[in-house]
Amino acid sequence: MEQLRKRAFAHKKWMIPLILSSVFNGAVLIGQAYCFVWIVNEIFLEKGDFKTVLPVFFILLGFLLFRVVTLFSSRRSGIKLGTAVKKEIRRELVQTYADHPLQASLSGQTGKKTSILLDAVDEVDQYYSFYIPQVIQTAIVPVFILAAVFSQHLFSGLLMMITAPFFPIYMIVIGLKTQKKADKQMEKMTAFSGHFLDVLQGLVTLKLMGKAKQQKEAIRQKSFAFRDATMDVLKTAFASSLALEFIAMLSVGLIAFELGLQLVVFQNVSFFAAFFILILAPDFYLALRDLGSAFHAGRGSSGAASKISEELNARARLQAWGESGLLDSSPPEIKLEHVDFVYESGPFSLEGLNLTVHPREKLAVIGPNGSGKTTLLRLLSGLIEPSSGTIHINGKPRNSYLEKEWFSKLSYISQNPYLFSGTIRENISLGAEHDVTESELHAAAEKAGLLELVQSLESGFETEIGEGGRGLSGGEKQRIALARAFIKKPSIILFDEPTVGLDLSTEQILQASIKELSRHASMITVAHRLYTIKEADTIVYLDSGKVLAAGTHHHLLKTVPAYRKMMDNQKGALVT
Ligand SMILES: Nc1ncnc2c1ncn2[C@@H]1O[C@H](COP(=O)(O)OP(=O)(O)OP(=O)(O)O)[C@@H](O)[C@H]1O
Repeated sequence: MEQLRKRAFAHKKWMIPLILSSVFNGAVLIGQAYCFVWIVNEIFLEKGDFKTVLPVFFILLGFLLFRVVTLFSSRRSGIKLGTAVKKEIRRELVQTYADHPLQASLSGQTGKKTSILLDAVDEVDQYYSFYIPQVIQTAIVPVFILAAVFSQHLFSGLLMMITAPFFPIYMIVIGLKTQKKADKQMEKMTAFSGHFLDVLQGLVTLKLMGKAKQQKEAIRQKSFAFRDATMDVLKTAFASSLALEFIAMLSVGLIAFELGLQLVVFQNVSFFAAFFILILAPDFYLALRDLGSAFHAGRGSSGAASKISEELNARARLQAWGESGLLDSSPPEIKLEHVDFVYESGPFSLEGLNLTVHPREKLAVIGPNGSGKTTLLRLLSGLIEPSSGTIHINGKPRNSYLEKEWFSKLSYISQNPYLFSGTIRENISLGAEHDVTESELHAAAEKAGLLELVQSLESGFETEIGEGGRGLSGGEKQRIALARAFIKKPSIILFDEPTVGLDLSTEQILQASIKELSRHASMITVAHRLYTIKEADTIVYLDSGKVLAAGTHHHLLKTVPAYRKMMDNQKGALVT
């Protein structure tokens, strides 16, 4: 709740109208009651004629109209406040995911993230559009009413002051009881959404494993758990609304009883004052009672808020970037000094990496499965930050450069490049800093060995691919990534070579493309092919996160028995 409140006060633009409209509402309420009582008193007790009450009647109408305006303004400011905060939270969440792209995509369920970004943020809306305006109303309007009542009759004012605390006390007790329930409801909702999307994405695998029915049942159970948690919260909300209604009714009854006694038995209050207080009393308790129902909405939001802050705080280790440009387009020198890296969620670590990639060097990274080759590529790319040690680019720490500058010099061709939902043209042009011309697009597709495929398609470059479009094979996806690199003309290429056997023509295209790209760039490859390994200027042999050896093919063959053994074992299986 504290965090939600802080965000509200940061938006003064909407908080000030909220406070002002509550102040006007309080004042108008008193004026409206006064006029109404005056008219009744004038007509029934003073036997005044229609003409005398007519001006006051118009003033009453004016007050009524003004009240509508203040209530509208309060509601509108609340909604605007909610919209502004939701926008701010969504921007922060998206920014956090963008600042930590790798951690965001590797940790946690995608469905859970989607649910937090959409549902949990929507849930927060209630706090701002409903709870905050009500808290302000309740803090201001009853004070006006109390002042008016005290001005007429001390005892009634005291009675109101004594009965008023029942409402907050009751709400605190209920609030403590419902906090856990609201958190549980949010927990169940994100679990349900996360599981649902997970199952949807893995439906084919589940079908092949014969587990589709079992998962259907799991989704059913999760949706029931969410339903039960929601019903639990609603049950408490309804029961406490009823109880608050009852307390309000009893309190108004008490005031009416007291006024009746004062008016008829003790005769120490005028009809005007008694009627005036009686008209104001329900509004006094209404403001307190409404806070009760708003309180439940606010409680629901606090569960959502803690989910959001968990997500925002989970990725606190931020890669910091500086202001320097990388000067020219020639490949820079990359130097790793005493670099260590540990995954937050796992025991694996890269340790004590000392490595220099010279401009235009061809570096091959090899090693057994799980030795950290991909992790090293991610470190070199700047997707993850070293836990300790430094990465220098042209003699300066990498994070002293502009983030945009660094990534504009780099292409990372992973084993399974991501295809965005869009046309082939859009997917290839991704990352280009200028409008890609038709001839550039053709040239890039040709060099990447894509042109034949594109020309065989009815819509050519305009064919929709990715989610919601045509699927592509693994080899074709890598060719899209290669075409992206031809357009981008990077000076550093990070390439995760495919492990699966490719057909001869794809293999040749890949080799030719990489050769062409590496003419103007430093090339760091997680290599599986003997050809790539032999061609490399330097081979880095990783084992269990440490550099076992580094050097040329011949040097390693002579000096590293493990390397020689690996070559002997793989010679038959790899393309030479
Ligand atoms: N996001 C992650 N969180 C925790 N541990 C991870 C994460 N990603 C990878 N790892 C672990 O880090 C280790 C190295 O993984 P990495 O992918 O770098 O190895 P690799 O040498 O590229 O393997 P392969 O040859 O099988 O592709 C593995 O033990 C893996 O389980």
